[in-house]
Amino acid sequence: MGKFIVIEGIDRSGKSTLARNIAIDLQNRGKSVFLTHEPTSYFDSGLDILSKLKREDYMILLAMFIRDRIEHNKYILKSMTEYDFVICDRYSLSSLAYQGVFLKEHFKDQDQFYKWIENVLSISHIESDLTIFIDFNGKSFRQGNGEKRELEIFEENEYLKNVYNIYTEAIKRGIFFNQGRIIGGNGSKEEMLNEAIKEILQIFHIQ
Ligand SMILES: Nc1ncnc2c1ncn2[C@@H]1O[C@H](COP(=O)(O)OP(=O)(O)OP(=O)(O)O)[C@@H](O)[C@H]1O
Ligand SMILES: Cc1cn([C@H]2C[C@H](O)[C@@H](COP(=O)(O)O)O2)c(=O)[nH]c1=O
Repeated sequence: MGKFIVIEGIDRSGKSTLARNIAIDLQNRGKSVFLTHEPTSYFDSGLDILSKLKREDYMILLAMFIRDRIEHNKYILKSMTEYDFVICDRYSLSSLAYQGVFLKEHFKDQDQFYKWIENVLSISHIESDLTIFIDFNGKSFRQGNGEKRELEIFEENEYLKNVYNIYTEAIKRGIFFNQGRIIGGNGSKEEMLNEAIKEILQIFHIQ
């Protein structure tokens, strides 16, 4: 059975770049890799409603992301029988962090919130063999061309700041992160790849 690796982090933290680079590196070592992403294209194309939704429609979004994940899981499980590695760019922790920003407000007790959301998301969760969290807090925001623009994105974008805080709190609590590693998010693409690959080689006993 192939190994399931999840890459998580806030918007533009470098997830897709890292996922692609890990896939190339593993392929160069003779491993077969299936690269996938959430939300899936099924999520985008099947639901016109999406364009009308705002982040504040968190309950509808949560249900939609869970539904998308349940469909996606079929492909993930099948791919795990066909490939050495399945690498998924975003998974359950994304729903926890992004939809959690608004959901959390409804709980007086934070412990209750984390227990509740973990239970809800467990419905659609496959335990990963490794989850990599890119610890990129948005302080130097990456532009489309990959250059870093010195700008406090958190001053501009309170939402992403909250997303980051929920990610780190969930990780501290070990939610969907029992097999987890944190990778520094401010290094170059090569540095991030080297850090991730070092962990992967060690965890999966690859020479
Ligand atoms: N370590 C890095 N240093 C500098 N630029 C980077 C680094 N990693 C990625 N980038 C660049 O930052 C931009 C965002 O990267 P990428 O698309 O991989 O992030 P992402 O987390 O997948 O984004 P999103 O969540 O918005 O889809 C891209 O232009 C990419 O080339
Ligand atoms: C899986 C998932 C995603 N989101 C959000 C996070 C991003 O802002 C967008 C699209 O993701 P991309 O990596 O930038 O393509 O969707 C979310 O809110 N909840 C989720 O479960």
